[in-house]
Amino acid sequence: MRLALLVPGGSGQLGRDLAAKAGPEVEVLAPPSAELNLTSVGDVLSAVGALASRAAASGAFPVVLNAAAYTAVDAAETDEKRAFAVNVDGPRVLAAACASRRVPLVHVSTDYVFAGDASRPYEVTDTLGPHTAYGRTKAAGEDAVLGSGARSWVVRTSWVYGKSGKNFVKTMARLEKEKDTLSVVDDQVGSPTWSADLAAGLVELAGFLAEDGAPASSVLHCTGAGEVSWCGFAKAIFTELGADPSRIKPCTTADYPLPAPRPAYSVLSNASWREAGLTPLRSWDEALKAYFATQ
Ligand SMILES: NC(=O)C1=CN([C@@H]2O[C@H](COP(=O)(O)OP(=O)(O)OC[C@H]3O[C@@H](n4cnc5c(N)ncnc54)[C@H](O)[C@@H]3O)[C@@H](O)[C@H]2O)C=CC1
Repeated sequence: MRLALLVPGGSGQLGRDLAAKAGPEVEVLAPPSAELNLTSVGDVLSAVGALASRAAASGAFPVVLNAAAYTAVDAAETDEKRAFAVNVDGPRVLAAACASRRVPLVHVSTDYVFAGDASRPYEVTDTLGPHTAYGRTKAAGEDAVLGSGARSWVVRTSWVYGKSGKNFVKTMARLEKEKDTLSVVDDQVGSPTWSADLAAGLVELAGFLAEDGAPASSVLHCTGAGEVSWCGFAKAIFTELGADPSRIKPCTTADYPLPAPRPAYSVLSNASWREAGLTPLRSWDEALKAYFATQ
């Protein structure tokens, strides 16, 4: 069945890669925040209403994929009110609009909802325990969506990088040109996720919903497979750039203090994704190679 997708946050990393999935079977409306501001009730009601009408007219199956968020992890520590408005109030209004128009909602969330001190990958059933303002707002946003009465799913991901926006891969590529050696933390482990792979996964999920499939769990994890430290990831990026990875030196979190504490271990188990019958994302290192191959 043809899909009609509304993607709030259309100019973000993930939003742009979702927009790029448009094709004969997938219609994508991916407005930037200037056109669809989640903190404007009017914007949200008219965008979801327009999606529902458009889908009804064309016979496409409508789904909202929410890629909008306040993602500035450190700034959120001193700006939690604004982060809350975008990450909690906005999704709540979006979910209410989806409920009233009977449009399914897929809301993207983060590994930061967990405490980040696990010794094995987090399952969707594990207890939340965010240690940052950003994480608290994203956890409350999940509750707002799942408690809204809309047909809704939360998809948590981690360590997202894409061709647009600011991200670790781009920062490493810039620093490779600027510095001889670099210190990168080696005691924080996670799963890098290319936004294009995540976008493909979310579109697959939307298609699954259109075919009347419903994952058993309303919370899913979807990340690149495997795990690595930031230092290991930086070395892999240097290798892809044709630079000597020994220019990257391991350091510890204590050497590099930041306003928001970073999780030491925030790998998400993708078992829920697999069990739903959805295609697991490729390994983080294969994805990184593909990212550079498509530069
Ligand atoms: N970047 C990362 O490493 C990770 C991101 N995530 C989640 O993935 C999702 C997508 O993140 P990215 O694309 O990486 O972030 P991004 O920061 O590149 O994009 C977020 C987009 O939301 C938009 N936005 C901000 N306030 C808005 C508002 N009031 N109304 C509408 N749009 C607004 C921004 O303009 C931006 O285009 C978010 O839910 C984020 O929390 C989860 C884990 C890791």
